[in-house]
Amino acid sequence: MEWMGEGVTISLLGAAIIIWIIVYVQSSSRSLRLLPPGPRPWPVLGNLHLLGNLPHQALAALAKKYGPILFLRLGSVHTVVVSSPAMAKDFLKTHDLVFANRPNCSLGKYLCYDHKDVAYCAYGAYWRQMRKLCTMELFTVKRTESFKSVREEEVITMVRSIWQQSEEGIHSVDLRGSLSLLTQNIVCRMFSGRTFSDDELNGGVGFKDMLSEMAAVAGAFVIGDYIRFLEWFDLEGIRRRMRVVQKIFDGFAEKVIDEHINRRREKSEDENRVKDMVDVLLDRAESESQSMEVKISRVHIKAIILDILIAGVETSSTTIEWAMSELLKNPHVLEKAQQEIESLVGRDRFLVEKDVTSCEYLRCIVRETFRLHPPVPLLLPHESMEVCFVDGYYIPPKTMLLVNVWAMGRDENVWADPLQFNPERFMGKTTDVKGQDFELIPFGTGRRGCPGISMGLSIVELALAELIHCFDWSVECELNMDEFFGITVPKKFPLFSRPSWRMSKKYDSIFDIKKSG
Ligand code: HEM
Repeated sequence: MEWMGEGVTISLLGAAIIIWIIVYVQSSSRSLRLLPPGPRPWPVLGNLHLLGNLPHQALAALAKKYGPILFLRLGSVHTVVVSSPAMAKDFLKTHDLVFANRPNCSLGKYLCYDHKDVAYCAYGAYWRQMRKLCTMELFTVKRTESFKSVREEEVITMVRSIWQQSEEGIHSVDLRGSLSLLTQNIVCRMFSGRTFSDDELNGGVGFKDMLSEMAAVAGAFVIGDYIRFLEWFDLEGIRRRMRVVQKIFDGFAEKVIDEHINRRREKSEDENRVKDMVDVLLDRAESESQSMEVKISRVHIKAIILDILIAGVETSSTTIEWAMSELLKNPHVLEKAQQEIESLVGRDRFLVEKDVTSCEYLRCIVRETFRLHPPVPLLLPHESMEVCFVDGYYIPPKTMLLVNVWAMGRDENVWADPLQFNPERFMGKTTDVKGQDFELIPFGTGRRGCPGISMGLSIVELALAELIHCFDWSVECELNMDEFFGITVPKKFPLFSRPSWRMSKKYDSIFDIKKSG
């Protein structure tokens, strides 16, 4: 009897397991049937071969075929791509929390101190704390305002350098070079109070080279992030390059922190000096009442500096370069913007930031540039933390989310004449870029949206306004507007253009006025 009882138990258990397997297989195949539409994946590669060199464009073409929500397998990574404002709202507002994670990636691991930064760190208590530090202390409106004179000075330095490089209007200048230097200098002064020359780093690598290499590895496609068994082979050599540049960056960041600590120890502070971001972070690290779970240490400060450099430099310069290119292609827009500025400030003084807030047309130009040329066209990848149903579709956990803001900006269902550069479309409209209006979200939105919006916008608006206020611009040949996909999407070829001075005072005298004033 006892033996029979055991047999019954085993049979019941077996039946239960079989039923469970049937239910599981049925429900998962039902779930799979509910996945969003998308092309059939190849073995191992999945749909990777469809991305090409310009993934945002390839994904926009796929969205035309499959619709605004698209399911792909990139290697082994389940990926959902959304390409309409309504879908973006569903994912980034309604289901914001589920998609607030970032996927694990080589960049976060090898460059960003094993995901200790803000941008590439997983969602959780650590990210919340670091993010709070950014939004409540580092990138507040007050802090942004405190760096106003830094931006104004650096923009004037750029104007001067452009005029000198062109030998007073004789030659074209490499605007990309000037803009990169401008945003580098502004960002460096914001976090460390000073700029850096090329001979300051150890190991024979210049500061500019370090930044270029950081941007190059950050924007590179890493096959091992998608086909996991290839991770260890480091086929493209990217992991090795990340480690090398990480070491150089680490030495640089250590030096910045040491400089600040020494200055504090020696009490050699100028009392009127505006606090930079490293000061703020050190204050926080030293404060007895650190109520935070994670005590701020050197590694956290270094990871934040890294984020600021990666996230803050190229995004702004790329946007200004695109805006200038569109103005050169659309001279009537350039002229109208110049007239607007001139009617406000005349031609005998430089602009200050306060002036720019009254330049409505100029700000429409910036919005129109973000619409056609968002510098981060797929935002940063998000990742789902649990099963989720969006618009009736099943989205498995650990699905990567890409939001194609580039495609959204060119969607004829949303914008009239979408390929036309027409800033007038924004005149009198309240549409802004800060994440309320889902048709225009170049900074993302929601929990993972960009915390540096005010800083980014104030750099872009002031620099663009001053470039067209001080100079007329001409190009010798047809402008090429092709794109290059990296950490941002700049023009494939740098913009060269010839400036001519348009202020009423001569160049020399206007700088003399500045020096004495
Ligand atoms: C034109 C300028 C800028 C643009 C277009 C831009 C755009 C973006 C975008 C698209 C994201 C990802 C949003 C998402 O995944 O949903 C992002 C994240 C971020 N940005 Fe910006 N950004 C700009 C300037 C800046 C500046 C100046 C800073 C700092 C000084 C900054 C710091 C960050 C950080 C820390 C994150 C990560 C946020 C997180 O994951 O929690 N950005 N930015």
